[in-house]
Amino acid sequence: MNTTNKKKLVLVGNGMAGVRAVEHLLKLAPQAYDITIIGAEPHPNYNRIMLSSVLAGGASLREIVINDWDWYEDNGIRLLAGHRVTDIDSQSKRVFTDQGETVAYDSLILATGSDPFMLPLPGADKEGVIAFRDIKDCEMMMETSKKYKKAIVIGGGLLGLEAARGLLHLGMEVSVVHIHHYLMERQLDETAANMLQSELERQGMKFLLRKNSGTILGKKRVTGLSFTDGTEEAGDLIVMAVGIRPSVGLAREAGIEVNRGIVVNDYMETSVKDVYAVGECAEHRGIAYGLVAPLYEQGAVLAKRLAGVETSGYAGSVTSTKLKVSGVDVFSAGRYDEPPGSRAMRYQDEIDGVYKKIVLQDDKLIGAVLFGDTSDGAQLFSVIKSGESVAGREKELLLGLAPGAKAVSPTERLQAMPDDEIICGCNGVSKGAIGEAILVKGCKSVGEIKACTKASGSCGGCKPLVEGLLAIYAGDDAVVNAKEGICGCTSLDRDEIVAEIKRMALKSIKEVMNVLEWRKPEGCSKCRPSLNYYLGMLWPEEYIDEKESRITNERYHANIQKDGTYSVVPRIYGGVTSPSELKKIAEVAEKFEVPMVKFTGGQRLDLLGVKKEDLPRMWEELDMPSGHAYGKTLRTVKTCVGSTFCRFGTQDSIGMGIRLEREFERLNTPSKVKLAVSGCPRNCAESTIKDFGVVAIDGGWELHVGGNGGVHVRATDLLCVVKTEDEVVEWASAFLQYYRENAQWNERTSNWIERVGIDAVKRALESKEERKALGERIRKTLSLTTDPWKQIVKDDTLRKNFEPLTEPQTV
Ligand SMILES: Cc1cc2nc3c(=O)[nH]c(=O)nc-3n(C[C@H](O)[C@H](O)[C@H](O)COP(=O)(O)OP(=O)(O)OC[C@H]3O[C@@H](n4cnc5c(N)ncnc54)[C@H](O)[C@@H]3O)c2cc1C
Ligand SMILES: NC(=O)c1ccc[n+]([C@@H]2O[C@H](COP(=O)([O-])OP(=O)(O)OC[C@H]3O[C@@H](n4cnc5c(N)ncnc54)[C@H](O)[C@@H]3O)[C@@H](O)[C@H]2O)c1
Ligand code: SF4
Ligand code: FES
Repeated sequence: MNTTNKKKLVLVGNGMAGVRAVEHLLKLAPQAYDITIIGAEPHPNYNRIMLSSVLAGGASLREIVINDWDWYEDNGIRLLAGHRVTDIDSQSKRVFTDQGETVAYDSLILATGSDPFMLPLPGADKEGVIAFRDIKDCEMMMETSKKYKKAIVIGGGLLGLEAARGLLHLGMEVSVVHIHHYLMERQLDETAANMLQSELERQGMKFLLRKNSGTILGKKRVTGLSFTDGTEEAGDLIVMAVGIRPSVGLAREAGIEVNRGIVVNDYMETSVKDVYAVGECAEHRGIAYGLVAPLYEQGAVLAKRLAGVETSGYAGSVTSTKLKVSGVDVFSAGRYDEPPGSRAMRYQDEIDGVYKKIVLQDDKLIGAVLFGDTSDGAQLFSVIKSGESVAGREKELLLGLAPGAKAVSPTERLQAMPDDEIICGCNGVSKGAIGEAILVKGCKSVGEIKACTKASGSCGGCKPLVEGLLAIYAGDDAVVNAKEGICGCTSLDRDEIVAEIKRMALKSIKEVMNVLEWRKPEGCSKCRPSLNYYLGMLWPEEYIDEKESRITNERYHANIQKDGTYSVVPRIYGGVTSPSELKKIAEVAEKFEVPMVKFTGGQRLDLLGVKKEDLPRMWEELDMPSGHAYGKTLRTVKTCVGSTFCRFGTQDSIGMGIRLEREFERLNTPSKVKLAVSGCPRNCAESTIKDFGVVAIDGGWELHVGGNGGVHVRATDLLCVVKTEDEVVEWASAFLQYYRENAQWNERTSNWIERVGIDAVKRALESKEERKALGERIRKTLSLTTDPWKQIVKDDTLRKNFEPLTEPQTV
């Protein structure tokens, strides 16, 4: 039973369209619903569009998250990530997931997106045959490129070409197999497609046109592809990008009317009461869209409907596309294909590689294709959407020139645009809204405009226009000098903020935001934890840590897992335990029916799958220090057996490791910190991929810093060589405190050292005096730390945080 009187809203599909509708709803009626989002992918909501950029090296997976885990928590949304809804019972109004959850709803939104179409070729189940739809596919391509050389992409549409560009970037040879006689026939005419093909060939892509795929070759893993004309192409990876199908199985099984997509009316209502559909899975007036701009329009209408706000409904969209391949400018909008009764006008400059075509019908512009120079795209698209008469203006539209007029610069064109013209198609942001963000809300950079309006936050195609508007409204200098603040709430960077906090002795997050004129008085999930860290680092004795400003894992002192459970990792110093300690851990694991006990990469025991409400009792019974496996703090000190048992060992690596772990446990750091100690240069504890790595040598220790074994592997830089264990501690103290005082919040030592350079760090630590001062400061901070779980188990108020807030919405 639901303890509040709010209606229960369940969203199936944690993707772009559904979550955008929820974002709108939270703005219109924040208190109207208890919201549960169920998503099959084990990730928070991310920008699928940007997967192409991730593959092409333009963004990291972390950067494409739209709403992080904290967003759900901050908005009181229950998220079931990694749950696939398998059934809907629209009579009893419940949905069921493959993880055994049953969730009741009053209103249900289906936003299940699409499934990539996989050609049913013989051998399509072989290893190395994938689609390109989600993070998993993207990671698979990145992994494959490390081991294999040759990729085949089937499908020369938008997705196939973006995948092929990414694979080229990853160092693979790429052949694109296309069924049609020219590329992107769903967006381009033959002339533009041929120009595109030449450019992509120049970049290294190979094309096999008019090819019908036959059989996927290979034993367990793919080795190539044969075609129906008897030819073959070798390949170690096959990416199928031959279109998508709306994901409608769930709706069909539930008796909801389904055609190609889930059939909806102008209010996104399906044939079943209180069930809505939005996004690629929905079919509106016979069309299932496959681009975000129309899906976001649908989301805005649905949110109004759910909030009880009047809306004239969704009337369908004209779409435009832009290929996201660097070095190639291609734009297509509306009826590029010259339907009967239309006429086309073309301009081609073969020297500069520019091609433009506009399609007209009854004096109206109905379509456009641009290659080589797409700067007129936004304007043409807006004329298409307006449906206005363009009689007499055709040449101007094609060439950007009024008859007899001088050439119009992009700035002049932007200036002349009406305020209601859409600049960012992906997010539906008009010129007027961007102007307001700059002039009224004081945005000073593209990043701030993005934070304020979302413009440029998806495909990024509109970024030049946003920059152009910034220059017009705030002056050219604004673009040149525009520096990005730590987030969209401020234009100040980390160093400026820390300097101001020191100079004005600011002592709370609220005070910092007030005095430094934060744009959003409550801040955001990026600046609040940063300020909390900087204040704690600067004023260890006075500043009271603001728990609400910590990221979710640090608030609960446990790692949240993809199914919403938590993990318990007790501290085991240096990775050395005892039979009695192991027995105790085993007993607690058994008593609380912990589904999995696992050794971590840092030599600790991880009890996984723990319910939030069991955490305090488990820690009470364990009676061990927290392993801090969840925080931006010292995680583990990994050790090898060293001279205690190993015949190669020159020093006591276990003793050194335990000493370091006891010295620095509980330390707050800008990002997580991992240490390791190896007993000889064979380096069995992998010290040279740790933040601070110690390697024993004859008569001393090498100290290495800035290593990382994660996504971007980085080997350490040698900081210095010392003789004694005390010196190891002295240098570790100085290094860690210097990192605490100088790095940005959330910056690993590897990124920080890459940014500032190892020489700068060496110089800063070379004076004994300075090391001493840094050591004193770190010891002061360490003396004030306490074990979070020891506190929680003793304090009833703190324990209450772990009780379920409302009764679960399961029945
Ligand atoms: C690589 C790539 C690049 C793209 N580039 C562009 C671009 O530049 N411009 C553009 O406009 N569009 C682009 N698109 C298309 C755009 O990403 C989609 O149109 C958009 O993501 C669709 O949003 P959606 O919410 O309908 O579906 P999705 O974002 O696919 O979300 C649906 C979610 O529902 C989940 N789901 C499905 N069934 C269930 C179930 N039964 N239970 C629980 N969860 C379920 C899925 O796992 C998925 O996470 C691109 C797509 C890809 C793959
Ligand atoms: N920049 C962007 O806007 C962008 C980028 C990527 C994806 N997307 C969207 O994602 C969705 C999927 O993209 P897509 O490119 O897969 O779909 P698509 O339908 O646009 O293109 C598929 C292409 O595959 C070709 N094809 C079909 N069967 C084939 C076969 N047997 N052999 C070889 N080629 C074959 C088709 O001729 C077509 O050109 C679309 O909705 C697209 O709009 C958009
Ligand atoms: S690093 Fe050297 S001392 Fe340590 S286990 Fe390996 S070989 Fe033995
Ligand atoms: S047009 Fe895609 S982000 Fe603006």
